[in-house]
Amino acid sequence: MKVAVVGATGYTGAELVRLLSMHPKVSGLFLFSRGDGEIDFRQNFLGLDFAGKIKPLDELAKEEFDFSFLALPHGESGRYAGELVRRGVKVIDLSADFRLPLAVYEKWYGPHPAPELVEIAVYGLSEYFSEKIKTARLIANPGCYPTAFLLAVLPLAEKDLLQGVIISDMKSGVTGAGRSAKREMLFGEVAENFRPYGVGGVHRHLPEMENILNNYAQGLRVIFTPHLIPMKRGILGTIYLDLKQNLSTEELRKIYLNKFHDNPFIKILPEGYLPETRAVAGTNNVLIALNKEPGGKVIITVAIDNLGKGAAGQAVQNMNLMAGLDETCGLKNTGIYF
Ligand SMILES: NC(=O)C1=CN([C@@H]2O[C@H](COP(=O)(O)OP(=O)(O)OC[C@H]3O[C@@H](n4cnc5c(N)ncnc54)[C@H](OP(=O)(O)O)[C@@H]3O)[C@@H](O)[C@H]2O)C=CC1
Ligand SMILES: CC(=O)N[C@@H](CCC(=O)OP(=O)(O)O)C(=O)O
Repeated sequence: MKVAVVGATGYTGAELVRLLSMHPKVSGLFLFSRGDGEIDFRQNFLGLDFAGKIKPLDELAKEEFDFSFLALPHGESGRYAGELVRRGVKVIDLSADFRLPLAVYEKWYGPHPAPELVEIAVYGLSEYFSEKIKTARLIANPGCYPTAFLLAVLPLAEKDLLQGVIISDMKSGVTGAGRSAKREMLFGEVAENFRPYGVGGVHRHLPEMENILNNYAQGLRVIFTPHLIPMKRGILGTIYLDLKQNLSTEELRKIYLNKFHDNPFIKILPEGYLPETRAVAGTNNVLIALNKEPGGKVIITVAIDNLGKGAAGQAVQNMNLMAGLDETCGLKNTGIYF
């Protein structure tokens, strides 16, 4: 397969290049970005065919490829998706441009760059929408926080076991904020510091979580509080929720094991184990643990790599599904422990 990465100089773009350069079915890799130079992580790719060569965005139309990943800011992806889809290229967009119904998108993000494409996009939460993903022309790859949240709570939502308020407390490493320069992301602001942000229902991932959750269960309220933690990769979520029935942790774990037994990236941890971000760094894996506190609340802890299952890893998993490959193709990886 011939594959393009648009926005290859960014964090998710670079992670896509890393994964695709190891993918056994990818025979051609075309990299595009605003700049016209070479990527500054080209030392990683010395000796590989493409060797980190970046083409300008206006050359997108000149090359032939089967798949294109758009790793651009929201608002920009939509500007390129239409032409690619019309050419018959299968598009996997990592931005938020096609994740929400049009009216919800415009409320949170402003005017949509390609409203005519919203209806054809398939939400790329691989474990839940694999059948639609297989035949899609345009994938809206989920946000990093929604990926962690939805995989952690949907198994209970679809069994109508949830009630009341779901509290989702999540921490992300700094690559989640992208690579462009921002004062609040300087080393001096982030190192040895830990801070919440987007508090009080204002983070744009809240409508994304609610939009999918509402397909499975209504009347639930989500309180989502993200935090920035001084590490490069990883999301650790702690989710508190109330059940309609009194189920033991063993019964809860069985629900998840049954749900995900055909999903190789989802690991339901045995009793006594709790997720850690270092165990998923560099992988497409999702670690989930289920616990209860004495008052009966369920506490779900979940870890993903924001650049892995939260972005580039899930995007490659979706490409595999669209290409009729095993979804793990090129993605089997235990991560780096130390
Ligand atoms: N980081 C993460 O963990 C996750 C990110 N996402 C989403 O993926 C997308 C990419 O994120 P990320 O890689 O972190 O972002 P980065 O800021 O690291 O990279 C953005 C890329 O887009 C290019 N770019 C920036 N502005 C423009 C523009 N106006 N026109 C064309 N190209 C532009 C940049 O090029 P240049 O080098 O020229 O600046 C760069 O290649 C975003 O939509 C983000 O929300 C989704 C899930 C997780
Ligand atoms: C740590 C950090 O800043 N994370 C980003 C979310 C990651 C992301 O890029 O998500 P979208 O694709 O939905 O924009 C944030 O909170 O905005």
